[in-house]
Amino acid sequence: MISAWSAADVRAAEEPLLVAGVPLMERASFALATVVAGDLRARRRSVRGAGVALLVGAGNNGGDALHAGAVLAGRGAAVTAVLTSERFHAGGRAALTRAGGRVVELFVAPDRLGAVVRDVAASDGVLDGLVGIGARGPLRGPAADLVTALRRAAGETGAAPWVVAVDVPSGIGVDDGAVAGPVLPADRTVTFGCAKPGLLLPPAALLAGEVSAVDLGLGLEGAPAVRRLEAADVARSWPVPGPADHKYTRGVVGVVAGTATYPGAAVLTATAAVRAGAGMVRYRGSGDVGRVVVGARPEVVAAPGRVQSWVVGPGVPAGPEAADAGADDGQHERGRAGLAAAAGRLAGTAGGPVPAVVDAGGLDLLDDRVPPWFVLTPHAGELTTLLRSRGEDVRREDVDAEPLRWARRAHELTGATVLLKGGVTVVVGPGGAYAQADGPGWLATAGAGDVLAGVLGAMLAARSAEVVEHPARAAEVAAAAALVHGRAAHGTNPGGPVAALDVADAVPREIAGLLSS
Ligand SMILES: NC(=O)C1=CN([C@@H]2O[C@H](COP(=O)(O)OP(=O)(O)OC[C@H]3O[C@@H](n4cnc5c(N)ncnc54)[C@H](OP(=O)(O)O)[C@@H]3O)[C@@H](O)[C@H]2O)[C@H](O)CC1
Ligand SMILES: [K+]
Repeated sequence: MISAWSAADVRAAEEPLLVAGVPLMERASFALATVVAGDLRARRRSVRGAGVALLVGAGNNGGDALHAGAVLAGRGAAVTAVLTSERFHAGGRAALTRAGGRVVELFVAPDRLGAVVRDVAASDGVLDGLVGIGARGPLRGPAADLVTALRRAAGETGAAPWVVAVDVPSGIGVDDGAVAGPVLPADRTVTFGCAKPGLLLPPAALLAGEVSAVDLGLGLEGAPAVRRLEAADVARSWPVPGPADHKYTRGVVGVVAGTATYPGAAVLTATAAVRAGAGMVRYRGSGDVGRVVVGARPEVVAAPGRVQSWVVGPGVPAGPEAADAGADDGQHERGRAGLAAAAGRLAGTAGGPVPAVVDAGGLDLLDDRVPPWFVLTPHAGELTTLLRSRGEDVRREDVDAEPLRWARRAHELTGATVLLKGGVTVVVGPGGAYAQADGPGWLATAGAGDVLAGVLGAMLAARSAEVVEHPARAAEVAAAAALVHGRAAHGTNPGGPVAALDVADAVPREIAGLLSS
């Protein structure tokens, strides 16, 4: 698991070590230099003779870059530091010049910007040390001008130098992943002490490249701001059945999905639930659709009975007008019954409340407040509609710009655990937030959300009592489902297009792979 702490938490953890005289900057910059040297050797066979450009800001982030540059200069690299502020880390500058590095004071010679950009663009490696966790707002001043010019040059030439972000790509929202101004996209980020939320959260996470953390021995306490599950975490907690298990201990999933006009979503959701290891899948939608589902998946039972999770909404049209026009095929009413059972409000429901996955048209069926073991799975457009229906003045582009903020707002407003689908899937529940980036861009295809809903329904059914008793687990299970779903998509056709049903079919192999690794 990758855990990310806020800038304030990192500073608090650094403080006692700094007071005790622990050389954090030396540790950080040496580790940074080691990573950059490895990249240079991989890309041009040696450090000696490599052209390295340091983009240096006013604070200790620039100090890290300068000290790392001094180490690289000591190994024969031709290092040039571009200072963007009259304030800079004097010790780092002195170390660099002692090691033979050059310094360009851009802040006193803005007319040299064009020449500086050409030199930086032609370098073998660029260290972005403009600003780190001390950033306030988007990049400004000469630092912003330099990044804007470098991005423009890369756009014009179609070529960009290898960029290593120091601690974070300069100018991202360190704690929320916002990108409110110019940011130099990094091929790699070397972050110090621990990951920061902005390295895991979109849109900033999409600019960080490969993230590696340098252990500085920080004593980070309290819950991380954002977590990212990795394959080993999901494998470790997978409920592998034993000889005493039966379908009800494995988890039975109740599905209300699709309509007579759009039965495909029901097939995708039911198939995914079956393939993700459900003990059984009960299709509880309309009869016509049930026949199509059972025809596609003979394991599915289209009959009432006890379930350990519900999946309501995939392929069901949203909006009251759908029900009024009869276009919902009666699914709204069936979906409400399923959600009432999941909430434990349906008299005579065997076994009490169970987790629920609420997707697409199911989002219209929610009460004002729902239990935290309800996992909503909107995409940004559906989340915007949900938030606006509850009085928030928000547009789709606001949700895209700050997914964590708006997923958290939906959690606060509804009480549900919220999984916001996207290039990076953000999950917010009572126990915190997750950001998963497991799937390829090819997963943005029709039916992928129906498959995720089925995988999640099966995983919740297998952990039903535990999730109801400890609702914070719902977010972790949802993040795990996103990991399985994304990795199954990669496994379907590495590097190429994927079809939703093929992703569902790849789930068993992906789960087996997780458990055997
Ligand atoms: N604590 C330690 O010893 C260690 C820190 N590490 C590294 O240090 C940075 C944090 O360093 P800090 O000096 O606190 O802050 P930064 O270098 O990140 O930036 C602050 C300076 O940057 C200017 N600034 C702030 N926001 C912007 C912006 N949007 N655009 C341009 N410039 C900005 C700010 O100027 P002001 O006028 O606002 O004062 C500051 O001068 C951390 O990220 C690590 O890289 C070590 O790694 C570990 C030890
Ligand atoms: K930086």
